[in-house]
Amino acid sequence: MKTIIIYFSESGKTRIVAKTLSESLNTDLIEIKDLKKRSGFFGKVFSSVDAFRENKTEISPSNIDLSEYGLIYFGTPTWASNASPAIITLIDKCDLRGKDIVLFATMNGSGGRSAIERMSEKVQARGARVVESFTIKTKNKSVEKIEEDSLNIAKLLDLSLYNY
Ligand SMILES: Cc1cc2nc3c(=O)[nH]c(=O)nc-3n(C[C@H](O)[C@H](O)[C@H](O)COP(=O)(O)O)c2cc1C
Repeated sequence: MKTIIIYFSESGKTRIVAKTLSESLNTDLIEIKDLKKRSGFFGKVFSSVDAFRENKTEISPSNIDLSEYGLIYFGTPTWASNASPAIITLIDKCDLRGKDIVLFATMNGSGGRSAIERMSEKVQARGARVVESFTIKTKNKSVEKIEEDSLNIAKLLDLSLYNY
């Protein structure tokens, strides 16, 4: 069995966290793309509405075969104190029976914990066990600072312990 980090990132911050963790923990890595147009002011407003209401979206890849993985990370930006529609859409398609899960959310300042709680409910309902979770604040932080924070969290939580 192997470990994989699956993430969505609209503006690149969650990607930095996911890549840093993947390199440091030696895991597979997959980025989920949201095919809905979300640019501009109204794009942001509708994205928040979609996240709040848990509206589904079109994603690529549309499904992932997780049969060879024992530990799965799901990473998302916080949108309207929830997980992004892309990650919620994916989780709701996955067979997670017997899987260990690590959840993480990046955010400006708050709401990441409730995003994690919602993802946690969803993965548990699909038969998985959440072994660890964390939030990372990204506002006004450089790439280097986000990388440093990610490595510090991996060390603090001893994330390598859970690796398959
Ligand atoms: C539509 C939208 C809604 C957001 N809602 C929140 C929020 O509720 N709380 C928060 O702290 N940050 C919020 N943010 C900021 C992002 O969570 C934060 O910048 C995140 O690190 C961006 O990750 P990304 O670069 O991977 O997309 C929001 C951003 C967007 C675009």
